[in-house]
Amino acid sequence: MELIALSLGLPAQRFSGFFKDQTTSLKLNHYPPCPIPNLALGLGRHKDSGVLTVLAQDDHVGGLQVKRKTDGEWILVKPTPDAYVINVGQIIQVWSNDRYESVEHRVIVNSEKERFSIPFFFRPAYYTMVKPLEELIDEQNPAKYRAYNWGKFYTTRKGSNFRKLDVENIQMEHFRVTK
Ligand SMILES: O=C(O)CCC(=O)C(=O)O
Ligand SMILES: [Fe+2]
Repeated sequence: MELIALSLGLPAQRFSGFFKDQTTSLKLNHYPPCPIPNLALGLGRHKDSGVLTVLAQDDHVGGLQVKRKTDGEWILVKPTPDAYVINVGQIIQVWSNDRYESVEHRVIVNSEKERFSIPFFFRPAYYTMVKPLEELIDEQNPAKYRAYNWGKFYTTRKGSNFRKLDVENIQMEHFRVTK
């Protein structure tokens, strides 16, 4: 988080105040083998809604895919042994007023092998009002998002996240300021 703050021209400790009563959690994912993998998904398309995700992928069985922005193709994130995948969450996108972008991802299943993954979701306190940082907005760069309450967003989002939906579930895009 300190490096992200510095990369935005902010003091290294700029984000620390948001994590006093953090709602951070660790999840253990298990994807059993699926006989007809092209008819199922392990995890539906989504963006991580928190601040930062540190993901330990299964070293042997791939499955995580990210959506490439240029053509919408789903690209496999090949497992690198002993390495973590760091995922920018939607809150960083809002704080940075879109200088950082959160990537859409999903997990496909394997017909023979089970797969495990362990994501660590770094998240702020429930009462945090998420909005673009004041230092990053001015007349030339107006705020692209309205403020939203993290706790309320998170509980609403939990009800729709990870379903195999054809339409987008609730996203912070719904708080985007439209001209
Ligand atoms: O299993 C994976 O590799 C990714 C899991 C994931 O995206 C999530 O739990 O939010
Ligand atoms: Fe995710």
